Amino acid sequence: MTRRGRRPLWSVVMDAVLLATLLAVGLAGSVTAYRSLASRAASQQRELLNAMGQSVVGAFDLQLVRAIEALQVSAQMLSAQGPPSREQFQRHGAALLGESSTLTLLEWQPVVPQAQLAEFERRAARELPGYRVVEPQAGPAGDGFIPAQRRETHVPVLHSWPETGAALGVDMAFDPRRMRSKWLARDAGSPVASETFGLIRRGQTGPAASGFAVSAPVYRTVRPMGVEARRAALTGFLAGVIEVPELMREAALRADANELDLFVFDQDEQHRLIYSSAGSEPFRADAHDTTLSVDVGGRPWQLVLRPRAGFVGAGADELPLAALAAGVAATLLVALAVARSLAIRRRLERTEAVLAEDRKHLTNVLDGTGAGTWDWHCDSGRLIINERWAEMLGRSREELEPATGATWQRLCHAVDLVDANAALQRHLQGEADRFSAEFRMRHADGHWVWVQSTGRIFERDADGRALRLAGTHMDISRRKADQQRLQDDARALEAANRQLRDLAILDALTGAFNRRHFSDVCLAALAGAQRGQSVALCMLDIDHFKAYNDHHGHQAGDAVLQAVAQTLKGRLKRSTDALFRLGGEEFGVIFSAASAQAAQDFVGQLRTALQALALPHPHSAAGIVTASFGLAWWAAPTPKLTPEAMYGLADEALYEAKRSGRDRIATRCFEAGEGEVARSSC
Ligand SMILES: Nc1nc2c(ncn2[C@@H]2O[C@H](COP(=O)(O)OP(=O)(O)OP(=O)(O)O)[C@@H](O)[C@H]2O)c(=O)[nH]1
Repeated sequence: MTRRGRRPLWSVVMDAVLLATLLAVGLAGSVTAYRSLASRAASQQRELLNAMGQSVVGAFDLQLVRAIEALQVSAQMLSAQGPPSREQFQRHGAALLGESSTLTLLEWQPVVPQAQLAEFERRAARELPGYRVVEPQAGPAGDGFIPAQRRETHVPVLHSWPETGAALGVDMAFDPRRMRSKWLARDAGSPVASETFGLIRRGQTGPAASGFAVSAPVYRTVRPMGVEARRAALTGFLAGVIEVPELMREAALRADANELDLFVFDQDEQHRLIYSSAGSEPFRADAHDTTLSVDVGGRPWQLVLRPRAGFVGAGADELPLAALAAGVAATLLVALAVARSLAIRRRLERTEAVLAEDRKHLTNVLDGTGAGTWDWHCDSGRLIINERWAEMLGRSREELEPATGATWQRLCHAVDLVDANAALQRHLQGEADRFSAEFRMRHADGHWVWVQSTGRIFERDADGRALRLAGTHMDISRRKADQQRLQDDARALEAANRQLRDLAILDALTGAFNRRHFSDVCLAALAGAQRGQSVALCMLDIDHFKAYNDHHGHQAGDAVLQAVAQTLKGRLKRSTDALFRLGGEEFGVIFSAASAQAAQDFVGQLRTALQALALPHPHSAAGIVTASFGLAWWAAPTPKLTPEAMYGLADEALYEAKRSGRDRIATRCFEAGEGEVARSSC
């Protein structure tokens, strides 16, 4: 058995391909959108960070440039005026630091050859008692100062503003790293920043502040040209100290306001971290970092800005993710909807296939049964019929279109239409489960076709009223003909049986009951007598009938017998009265009579009727056919009476009538006696 409504393999594969394509396109689109948005968001974030970076750089760059310019101008001024006195320097320093918030300390660091060191110290001590050129003590102690070691050139701090905490006397030459920027400045003729280092404060406690110095060269002449000339003319350095935290204060505030952490690196010092707004946390590179390069007094610094969680653009990468999630969700939803619609389509296809198979099966069944179909729309009266419906009547469907209920009524036999309509009404009114009727319909040839129509309501309106009925027509003409034939045969059989029965109990010549049936009727009469009905038996025999036969012939004798029987039968009154031909020319009449007199009167009437026939009989005393009558009458009840006794007693009375001269009535009347039939004459 094949599975009904099974889908072909190619259809299943096509559906799977469609779903897979949909998913692939949807997911690829979502990923592309995500990438595009993510790239845009990243670029926007970068741009934003760059703009903020510029703002952060701007916060210190301008101050730095101004401070350096101020140093340059001051250095040129000193170059023109010669080395400053302590008082001059302090005045100048106070003015310069008053204008610049960036510079925290200003120092005059003259260049002192070894040979002039002692003289230099002596002169300096005049202004600042106890002044000595020193250098920080190396080693674990690290916080003490010792006299400067012998070196070719010393660069001690002679003046400082402010003096508090200044490294007065400290020979900067002790540290070649510090000197590198100074020698560069000397050769360049312009200020150069040093690398950062712990600021030296004499007498200070606690960790040294991180800072750097911008050293501006001071010459004996203003603007010596060329490196050699500058080296020869160098008298010292005007060094402005800048504390990194102080320099970065405004920048850090701006970064913080924008939820950014700021890290500053000196790139010349193996990328050393010189400032961090994030405290003492060690720096680790992050994908979101934005880096800016800044020139700080000739030194390349690198500023790294790192967005914190609250950064204005921090949520930028959430949008692409949300778009990706929405795209994937939308793709899955669409795929789900498509899968669902494909499943519904598959179910529909299966149902249609099953319906088509059922329809085919139904058509085969209808073809096999030869049934016509009809579908009646009650409101419009429209009747939809199939080809077979029309074909049954020797017509085509086109010929009958448009068919209506009236088409059916017109073709239906007027007599059968009444019953058919009644059956239809019974079904419409709910008295019958279905409509079923048999009726004749007019064939195109003119003859009638017997049709059996069955159907039922299959569509109703909201009130339960029938809207459509449908059913079938079957040609039952052959069955009807067979039924008719059977009915005819049954009737013929019944007639034959009746004839046979008549033959069995009737006398063929006269039509009276025969002798065989006499006993049965006697028994019935006796049963009636036992219920209280008195019974009488009259036997009669035609007088001198032999002579009649002899004279008129046997055939004429038969005619007399028939005439006598006819006359006697005509006189019988009740259905229980019966005439018998008991033999030859002898007849018997069983009848009921309430009294002996009534019985005698009745028999007298029979005799009179025979005489009235006046059949000529030349050998009869009366000249006409006569008969002798023997009547026996029994008063009810008659418990002991038998058919034989009845016959014997009537026969006895007949014998008496013959013997006493014929053409007369002899009677025996019996009243019921104790235990036996009493005999009497009347
Ligand atoms: N035509 C005709 N004659 C019959 C039939 N049956 C009996 N008979 C005749 O009836 C006659 C009876 O004669 P009988 O018995 O001698 O009596 P009867 O001549 O009538 O004389 P009674 O009875 O003494 O008056 C016979 O001749 C029979 O042949 C019959 O069916 N048809």
